[in-house]
Amino acid sequence: MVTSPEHITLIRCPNITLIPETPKGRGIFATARIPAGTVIDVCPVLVLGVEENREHIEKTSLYHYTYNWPIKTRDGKTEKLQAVIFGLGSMFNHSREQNVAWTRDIDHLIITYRALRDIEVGEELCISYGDHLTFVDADAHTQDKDVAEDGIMTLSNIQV
Ligand SMILES: C[S@@+](CC[C@H](N)C(=O)[O-])C[C@H]1O[C@@H](n2cnc3c(N)ncnc32)[C@H](O)[C@@H]1O
Repeated sequence: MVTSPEHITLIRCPNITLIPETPKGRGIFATARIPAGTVIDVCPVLVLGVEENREHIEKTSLYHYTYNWPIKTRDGKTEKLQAVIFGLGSMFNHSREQNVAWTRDIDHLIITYRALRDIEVGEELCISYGDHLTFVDADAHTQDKDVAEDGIMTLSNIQV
């Protein structure tokens, strides 16, 4: 994959499809075997300013699709911003048994998603949102004790 300030190669695995109605809403599923390590998607991101996020995004459903986006400030500290993910990045549902991993490229403002293991035809491709879900996990038999009272999910809790 070529990644330089002038050239970022965009890759999307062809062996996937979006299914509109699943217990988790829309979800991404394998239409053919996807070997471990395969790049599933390379997604550009839009990093939001603190005020922009607070004033305009946090109150909308879009917020629940945003990821934490840490940046280094001039004084060497880390500031946690939010970022909107384009491409399929916002369509991956959560599973505790995630089969997709993602890595941030802070410098190039992209996230790359890769198969963590071989994924078989018909399997859903899922990432992990971390331990503190704010929605009821469709995979869980009983309601997770970490679910927030408002039942709203947020990817903001994602830990990597
Ligand atoms: C980033 S979106 C993923 C795409 C989403 N399914 C859609 O149709 O837009 C996150 C939302 O998907 C749903 N979701 C993701 N993982 C889930 C899970 N394990 N159980 C139930 N719902 C899930 C929740 O409604 C959550 O708010």
